[in-house]
Amino acid sequence: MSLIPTLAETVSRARSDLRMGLPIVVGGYLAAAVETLSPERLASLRALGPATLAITDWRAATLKARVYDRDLARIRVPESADHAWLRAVADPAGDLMTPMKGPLQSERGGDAAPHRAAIALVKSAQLLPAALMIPISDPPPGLTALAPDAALAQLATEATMADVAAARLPLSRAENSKLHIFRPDDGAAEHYAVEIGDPPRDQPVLARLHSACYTGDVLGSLKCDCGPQLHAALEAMGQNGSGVLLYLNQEGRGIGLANKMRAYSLQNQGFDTVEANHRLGFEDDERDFRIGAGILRKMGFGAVRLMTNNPRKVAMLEGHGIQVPERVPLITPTNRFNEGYLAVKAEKSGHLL
Ligand SMILES: Nc1nc2c(ncn2[C@@H]2O[C@H](COP(=O)(O)OP(=O)(O)OP(=O)(O)O)[C@@H](O)[C@H]2O)c(=O)[nH]1
Ligand SMILES: [Zn+2]
Repeated sequence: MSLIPTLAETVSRARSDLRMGLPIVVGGYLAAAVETLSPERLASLRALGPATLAITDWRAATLKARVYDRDLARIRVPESADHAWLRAVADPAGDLMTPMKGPLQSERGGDAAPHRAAIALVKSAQLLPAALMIPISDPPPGLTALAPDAALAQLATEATMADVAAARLPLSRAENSKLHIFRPDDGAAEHYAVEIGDPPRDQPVLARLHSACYTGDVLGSLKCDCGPQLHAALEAMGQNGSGVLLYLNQEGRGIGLANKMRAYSLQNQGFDTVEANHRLGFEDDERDFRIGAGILRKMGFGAVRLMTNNPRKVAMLEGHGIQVPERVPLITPTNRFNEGYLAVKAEKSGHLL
């Protein structure tokens, strides 16, 4: 096997570089995540030429910037703009206190593929979706370099999951349980599967695809229904004598815990859960539901009785080779802090109550 990094390995490196505040090379550009860029690195980058800022169509809509590239806008960075200006375009935290900053000028024409790839990479690093772009003909050595279309294709590729470790783990709600750790081959986050009892592979298994929610699952936050849903699902599987609960590390519907806290902070300003994601520049749901299907297939399951209120989960599983002969509702009691959140999920995201 060659010692040269593969495309998947290079994308994984790019993700780490961006998280560290290091620029990468995409197409004919240097690209850096605004969130992690230090003022010193910014100065070094700006000395190389005129900069643009790639933001998503959602963030552009909030900032009233024109979108000429479908899903993104390329904002001209004025000569006078400093680190704080870039940060203010990228981060909605101050939108209400210090209304923007504009009018912002969007670039038009030319190729936006490098900008699109940069945004996709920054998102996959779970940073604010904004990338500073500087055209460069002769990039300095040592930086991770990617072709835009190859990077986008790699990010869209379904990862293969390997069951790297498993052991018995008696749970209070299901004593006969086993925890499996699944590692993807693309360097992204590991995911877990709790296998309860010894579910036969030739029958539909009682299953839950649970997305990580540190605040709800671990801290018992009252803002969402995740903790009670997690425990109710394990309880039902224990009672049933068999089941499988996938614990998918897609915190905050895939935007990561730091961005989820930014979304919560916007919710404290009066935006709902969907609007908050959009103001940050994300889709309302950034999860890749193929991961769950891949793990179920790897475990030998072809059909599930799925515990969910989210019809998208059913559709996505069925679209990726897992039959869902039955949806089992998972309704937990509401409280005064999560009523609004659950109502918005029903209204805007199609959740069934
Ligand atoms: N971005 C964002 N994520 C949130 C918010 N509240 C909860 N979450 C995340 O939403 C996800 C909820 O996941 P699930 O309960 O598996 O999924 P679901 O789509 O609600 O569907 P169900 O199967 O019916 O529960 C978790 O990743 C939480 O961290 C929020 O206000 N903003
Ligand atoms: Zn939650």
